[in-house]
Amino acid sequence: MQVSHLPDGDRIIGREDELTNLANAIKPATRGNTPNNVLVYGKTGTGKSLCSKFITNQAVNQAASNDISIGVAYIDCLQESTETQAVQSIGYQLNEPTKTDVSIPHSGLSTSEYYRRLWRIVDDRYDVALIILDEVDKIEDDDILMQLSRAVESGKLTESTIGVIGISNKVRYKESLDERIKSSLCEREYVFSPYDANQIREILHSRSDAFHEGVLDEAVIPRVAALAAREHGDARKAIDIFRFAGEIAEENDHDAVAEECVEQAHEREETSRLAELISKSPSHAKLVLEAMAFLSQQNGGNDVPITTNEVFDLYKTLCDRDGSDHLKLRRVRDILSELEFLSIINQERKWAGKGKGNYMENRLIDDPQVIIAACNESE
Ligand SMILES: Nc1ncnc2c1ncn2[C@@H]1O[C@H](COP(=O)(O)OP(=O)(O)OP(=O)(O)O)[C@@H](O)[C@H]1O
Repeated sequence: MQVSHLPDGDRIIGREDELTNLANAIKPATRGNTPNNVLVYGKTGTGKSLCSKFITNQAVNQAASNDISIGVAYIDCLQESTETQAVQSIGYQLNEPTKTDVSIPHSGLSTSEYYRRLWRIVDDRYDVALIILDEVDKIEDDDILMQLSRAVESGKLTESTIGVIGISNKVRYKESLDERIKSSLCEREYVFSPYDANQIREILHSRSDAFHEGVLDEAVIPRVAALAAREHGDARKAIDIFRFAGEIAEENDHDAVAEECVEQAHEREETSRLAELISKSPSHAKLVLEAMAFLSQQNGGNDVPITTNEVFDLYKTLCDRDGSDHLKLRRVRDILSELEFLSIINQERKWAGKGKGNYMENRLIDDPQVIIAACNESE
């Protein structure tokens, strides 16, 4: 039931074409040849990471039967967003110091030295290295994409070869890339579409053996699937709600997981998703958000718009409460537009009338109580 669990191929639902395409793109690697570099797009929870990890694992096994050695490194570019962190992590994952006699310290080397060691490790240990760069749009410096996708061409690797699978939620990511990187990184591109409610239902059914037999009310899976498919077909969201429903039933000593548990589970999933998003936000962003949530509550709901000045006033009070200096209004405006970017609030620019200019109306998207809980949970 954990989102990080990698199911077997026969438990990957509704992604037959995507799996075939990915397998074909990296097939040359299983014979020791250079695979195609691939860019995979799609909304969150559509199975991009799952399929990429599954196919690379499969390639490792197929290659082994051809006496070809493939090494796989998986980088979450949200966590390892600088070029140095990413190269260090790739080198670390592919290395086996007793065999290569190369060490990859956590820090302390220049980026170029990390690269030098990485090339040595790949040349020494593997015929092919496959690098998965998840959330590739979060990488701060595109240079790594150039280095990896042209390692053979530029003579950095002499014995081995390399393939890159870039994964992104941003459909327009490619447009932001330098032409040269674009042409080497995007040899193949695949778009993963959202799941429909039936596919989500199947995904949940295939994991229902995590529950004891007979404890799941038959309305549970359809209800979870409907909730997850409502925004967009996000399997991660569905699996989380499903797991939380089980946890809630257990916490309340229920013998079975009933449909009511799903509603609570949905709320818990939203809180945990927001908590994760909010926990990654700087402390002043949390205070701005908390101010928005209090004001929404005061107004009796999210429908009543909140002006930036109202947010700013309450934000300053919350800063006093926490004994911290407040930021200037300009920064609070920036924070509000970042929160809009993260789909936590909506913003609408309004015309105040002649001589008064524009002002911004802000509205919270999620339940204010959920936001306040998330802000407090992540403190
Ligand atoms: N077709 C599927 N069959 C079974 N489980 C799936 C399927 N697609 C996704 N899942 C499960 O849903 C969760 C999210 O999938 P995954 O991480 O691959 O999504 P993603 O598209 O990479 O999302 P993100 O962009 O947010 O990382 C994982 O637990 C994964 O195992």
